Amino acid sequence: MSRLTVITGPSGVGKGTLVAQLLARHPEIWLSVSATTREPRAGELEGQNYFFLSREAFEQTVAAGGFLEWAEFAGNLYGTPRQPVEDCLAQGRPVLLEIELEGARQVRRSFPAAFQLFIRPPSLGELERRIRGRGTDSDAAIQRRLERARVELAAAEEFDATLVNDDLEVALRELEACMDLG
Ligand SMILES: Nc1nc2c(ncn2[C@@H]2O[C@H](COP(=O)(O)OP(=O)(O)O)[C@@H](O)[C@H]2O)c(=O)[nH]1
Ligand SMILES: Nc1ncnc2c1ncn2[C@@H]1O[C@H](COP(=O)(O)OP(=O)(O)O)[C@@H](O)[C@H]1O
Repeated sequence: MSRLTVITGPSGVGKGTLVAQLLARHPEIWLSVSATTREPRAGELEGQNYFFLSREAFEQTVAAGGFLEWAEFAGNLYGTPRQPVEDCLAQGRPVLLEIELEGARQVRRSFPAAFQLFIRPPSLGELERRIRGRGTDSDAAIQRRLERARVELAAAEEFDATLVNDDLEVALRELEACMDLG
């Protein structure tokens, strides 16, 4: 696989679900843990799902050059801590970033050799059902994610490959094939 892989796709498409299964099957892959100013959801753990930062602490990290990329999404800031990614790449370990569109565009400029994959939902209706079904977001947050989903879907052609997450097992096999994993 390419040393650095970026996975992007609208909120609720199943990125987290797919990535968790991919990592279970391929423990050699290192998944970057992002920083965010969003509130933790029930069950989310500091340092595991995200590093949860105040806006002030996040902005200080931006000023110090501590993020490889960062972006605002649905009213919150998200960023990839630079050092651990650079360390893993230096060690030759495959690195995976699961980030939104603006961040993927930044990585495209700074790491042109990265492999960029876009995950599509079967339909917008199914995307909304998944976000609502997950039951983690307020109505306002769901609306912001659905608005953003239209923008992200319109940018899918910018990516090296796209796949549809309809049947999870099929999508997982396609993901492995895209990443040259056996
Ligand atoms: N640019 C960027 N986007 C991120 C980062 N971490 C997560 N995201 C994206 O931020 C968006 C919102 O993530 P989250 O609040 O966890 O919501 P969810 O995608 O609905 O589960 C998703 O598209 C994530 O891929 C990051 O470090 N940088
Ligand atoms: N292939 C699939 N078919 C049906 N539901 C799915 C599928 N993949 C994921 N889901 C469900 O959709 C919801 C959103 O998935 P999640 O992984 O949280 O998305 P994302 O990380 O892209 O925001 C979750 O409830 C998850 O169980």
